[in-house]
Amino acid sequence: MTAIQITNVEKRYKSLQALGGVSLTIEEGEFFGLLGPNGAGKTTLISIIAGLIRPDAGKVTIHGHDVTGDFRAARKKLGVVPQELVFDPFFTVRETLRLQSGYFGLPNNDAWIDEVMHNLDLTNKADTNMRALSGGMKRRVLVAQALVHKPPVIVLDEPTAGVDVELRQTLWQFITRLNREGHTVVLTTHYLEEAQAMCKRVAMLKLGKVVALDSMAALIRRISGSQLVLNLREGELPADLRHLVSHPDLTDEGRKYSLRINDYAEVEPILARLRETGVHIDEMQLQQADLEDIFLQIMDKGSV
Ligand SMILES: Nc1ncnc2c1ncn2[C@@H]1O[C@H](COP(=O)(O)OP(=O)(O)OP(=O)(O)O)[C@@H](O)[C@H]1O
Repeated sequence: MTAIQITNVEKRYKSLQALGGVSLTIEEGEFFGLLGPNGAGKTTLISIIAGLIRPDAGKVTIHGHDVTGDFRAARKKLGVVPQELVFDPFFTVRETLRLQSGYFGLPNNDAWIDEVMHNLDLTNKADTNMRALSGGMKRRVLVAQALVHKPPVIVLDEPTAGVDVELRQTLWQFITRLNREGHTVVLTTHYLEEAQAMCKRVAMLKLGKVVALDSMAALIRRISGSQLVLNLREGELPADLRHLVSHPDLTDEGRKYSLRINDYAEVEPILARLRETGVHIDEMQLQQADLEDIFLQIMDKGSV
């Protein structure tokens, strides 16, 4: 079954086109990554999926329910962890979660609330007032809130922005378990390592358009080569090697260069050329291509 169907969605804020015709199909049980630089339109798309803002054109359904025409049914299928910390300061953690359960018509939800709190390491904060929690703890409550009604589709908008390693691990363990049990997960994050570790399929957005859509494995394969990262002590990279530089913007004042190579055999001639021109190397590393390389290339050029 299709979990989320997004068809030709458009959204404008006055003269700014935030989404310019986005179409995506996310199947039930997927762990899907929605990536893109600041302002690409990820939060706008998530807000449309959550029924918080209306698209100017196009359609979104969740498990077949239209998010505008059939809002209540669509919303029941969906748990959203928003990017911003929004909460009511007058309630305790448990009260907040009970209240949220009430919105979904679940008055006797304590067993699941206890399990969610346990899995997010919130149990010893259950009776603490929301305003007394640290930022990281509040974020845990936001995650718990999104899960109180056991939604089959979970959307997380930057859930690990500014949170500590411990919460990341707790969160990913729990989300991975829910995904294994059949929940669909959609994640936006600026931590590409995290996306690479978690997501099986990825869409990259740029200026409101999908510029890449593929499985993680296929995206990584698109860049078959590795990077030879050189830190030069003296001299500059010879002009005839410059076409190999993969991220000119990361070049550090003529000292640090990332060269794209397809085969380890290409390393030796590069080193020989540097020796010939009297360039000394301070440090050298060989790095496998990762999602960050692909992301930078797609965002630079629009394709790999
Ligand atoms: N309420 C609004 N009014 C006007 N412009 C808006 C509004 N919300 C978003 N925008 C603009 O729409 C574009 C897309 O924003 P959006 O927040 O969806 O991007 P994003 O990909 O989530 O970015 P980030 O990674 O920074 O969270 C941006 O240029 C943003 O400035």
